[in-house]
Amino acid sequence: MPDNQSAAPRDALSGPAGLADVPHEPGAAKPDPIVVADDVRRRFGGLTAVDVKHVEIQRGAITALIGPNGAGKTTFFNLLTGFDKPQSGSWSFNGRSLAGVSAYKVARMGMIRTFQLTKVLAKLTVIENMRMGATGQRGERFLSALLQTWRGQENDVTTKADALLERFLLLKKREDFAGELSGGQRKLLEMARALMADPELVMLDEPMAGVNPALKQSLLGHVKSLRDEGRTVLFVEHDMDMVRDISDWVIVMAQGQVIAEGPPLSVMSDSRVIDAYLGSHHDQDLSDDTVAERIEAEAEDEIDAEHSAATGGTHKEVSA
Ligand SMILES: Nc1ncnc2c1ncn2[C@@H]1O[C@H](COP(=O)(O)OP(=O)(O)OP(=O)(O)O)[C@@H](O)[C@H]1O
Repeated sequence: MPDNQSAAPRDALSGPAGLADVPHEPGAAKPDPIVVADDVRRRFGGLTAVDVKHVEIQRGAITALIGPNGAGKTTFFNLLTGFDKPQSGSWSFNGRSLAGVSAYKVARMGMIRTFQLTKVLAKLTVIENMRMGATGQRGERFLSALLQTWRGQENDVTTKADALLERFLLLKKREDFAGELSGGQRKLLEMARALMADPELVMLDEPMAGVNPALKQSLLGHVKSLRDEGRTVLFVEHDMDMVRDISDWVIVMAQGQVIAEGPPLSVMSDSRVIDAYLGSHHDQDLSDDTVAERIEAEAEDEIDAEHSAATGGTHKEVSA
């Protein structure tokens, strides 16, 4: 059972990240935002997947983006990083507008993302995947062509890749094909590869999905170390333990909109957030105690009310 006592200091940590005085409300202004988005709207046919009025991501902090299935989190990630285009809106990174900027250029500017389903190239070795990371996020065909010129070369890129593989405990797997790695090791490889381009902002889409418990702690440590070395982290996650353990700030989306913001503990007990999760037919982890207890209490109330209605307001023993 998660220890709420040990979780409590997380909110205190919002101080060092510069978030202590930020109001707990959607669209709250941050003291030093690295990303700012305004009126970003993405529709798929009749469905509005993203409709974000205003959001700011604090530099140097770990921000979690949570919300029920279909809330628009991945679509918003895709829009911010140039992997998709909104119908309208503006967004910037370090004060520079990113509207119309390709994913490759966004990556070169210092904003690198990973994917829900890892995009390590299965038929390349671990070290080859790492070398690819140095080029930013480009198409597979381009990367394969580039690789031909690199095979067998020892250079600065390889030295940097080896150092990262050591840090992420993957050096022993250096010559293995990425396709032979476990799900968790692939997540580690993707994170390590993202660091090859030395990004200022690392965006992780569901880093814990498909990761076994033994590797989870190691992954958590790696995410914290990104912040500790001065990077900004924005991650999408359904694992509420992870969200509570490492986030300085949490942004909640539902039906394409930002519906709540704040430190993890205050967001997880926010009635708007609980309602959003209850209102969706989710299949996600609701292991957080606060959320789980509220849901249980509401379910019990509902059962009591139904029972009361069925028995005319009194509880009766039914005899055979
Ligand atoms: N390419 C697409 N074409 C049509 N609809 C899409 C497309 N991409 C996303 N959607 C829809 O947009 C909505 C938001 O999806 P999105 O994947 O961004 O949500 P999410 O919050 O990341 O969900 P999850 O937590 O399940 O990954 C969903 O209703 C989804 O079905």
